[in-house]
Amino acid sequence: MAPPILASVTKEWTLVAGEEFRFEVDFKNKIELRLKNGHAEYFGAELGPLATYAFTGENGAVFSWQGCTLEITGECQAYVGTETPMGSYINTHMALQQQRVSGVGPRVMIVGPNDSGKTSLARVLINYAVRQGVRPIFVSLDPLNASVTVPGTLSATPMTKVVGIEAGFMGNAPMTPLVWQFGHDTPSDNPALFKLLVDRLAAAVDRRADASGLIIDTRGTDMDHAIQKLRITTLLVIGDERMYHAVLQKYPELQVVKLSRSGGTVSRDPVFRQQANARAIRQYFYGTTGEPAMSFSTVAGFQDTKVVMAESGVAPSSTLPVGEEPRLEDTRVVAVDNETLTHAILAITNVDSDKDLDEGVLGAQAVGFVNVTRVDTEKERFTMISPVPGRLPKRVLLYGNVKWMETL
Ligand SMILES: Nc1ncnc2c1ncn2[C@@H]1O[C@H](COP(=O)(O)OP(=O)(O)OP(=O)(O)O)[C@@H](O)[C@H]1O
Repeated sequence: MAPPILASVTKEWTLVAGEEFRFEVDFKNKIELRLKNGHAEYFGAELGPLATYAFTGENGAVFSWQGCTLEITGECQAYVGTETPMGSYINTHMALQQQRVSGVGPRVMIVGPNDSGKTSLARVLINYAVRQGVRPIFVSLDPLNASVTVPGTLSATPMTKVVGIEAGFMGNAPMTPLVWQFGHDTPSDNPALFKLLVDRLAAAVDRRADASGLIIDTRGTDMDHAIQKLRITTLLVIGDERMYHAVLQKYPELQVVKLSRSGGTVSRDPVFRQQANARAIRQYFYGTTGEPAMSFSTVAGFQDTKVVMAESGVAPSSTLPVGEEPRLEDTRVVAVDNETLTHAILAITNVDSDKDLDEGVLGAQAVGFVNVTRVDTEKERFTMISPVPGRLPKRVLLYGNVKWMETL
């Protein structure tokens, strides 16, 4: 049953120690939240005593270790959760912190079913770490959901400050994420390419990781290759006992921890996810309310740019013989028809010549993204927006299946 709807009024909520205020506000509404007294946190980030936080299109929870009073204005579904897994989450953080102090950078991967709270747990663990002066690298192996940048990507971000309460991971400038364009929703859409990108990401992370370690958010469960390449030390299995036992058996050498799913987690439908991704893309090009940014329109001729994509040359993995996996050798780089580019989000790569195409472009890091706003086939040119002014720095652009229109 859905939680009760609050009318658009100002209302106070009092939490005793260990409780959390849970809300669901859709994309049509907005709530404003203020801490009136006591202490409280939003997925591990402390609420300031004088600040007002605005949320729209968000399911969230304000948790208090000591008790507090909140003031909420606006329409949302809301209730107070009296049972939360925050005790086990902070114990997990403390165990990781001990490893950091002893010089072992814990490499933590979070797995579990859809909507089980993986990203939220990553956020809590990162925020507790940052608040203790630690700088873990946040790795997102979840291309379906935009976190630090546009959707359809894998990324690694050294976290030098807490995840923003209102803007989430997107509001973390000037932290610069390392990003790779995958161009699909789930690893199984192109397993060979996913593996290649994980290899590249793992190599890049190895050059930067220290005793702060890694916190890795994933899409689902099939992460065997990533577990090996990212040299995972700890697997957190959230909200699925069966998966926990399977993982325990499969990886006896790893520390495997079972965590409960919060009763507050919300199953998001595809429309909600789409709206959240559209907002993240908008934030990529125009910044957040707190940190607005500018984008610039630029025109490029068809002959000055080369837009390519990875095409898996073999049948989908579901039709391959049992035990056989698609191979990277069967993945080809193909040019994308200019007509299909309208509204596409394209990754700018650091590959700038044709001869690099086959070897280099598939695993190339994205140095930024552009959005194609218009394709003029008569004049043979594209119009695009880019957060960086001037001509495109490189000429090979990588296509993904993500599209965005500014008016959406
Ligand atoms: N304690 C909570 N109270 C209210 N909402 C919550 C709570 N924890 C998480 N949520 C919300 O529940 C939804 C699912 O959580 P989250 O995104 O962390 O899950 P996930 O496992 O990473 O999802 P997926 O991998 O399927 O994208 C999100 O909208 C999140 O903001």
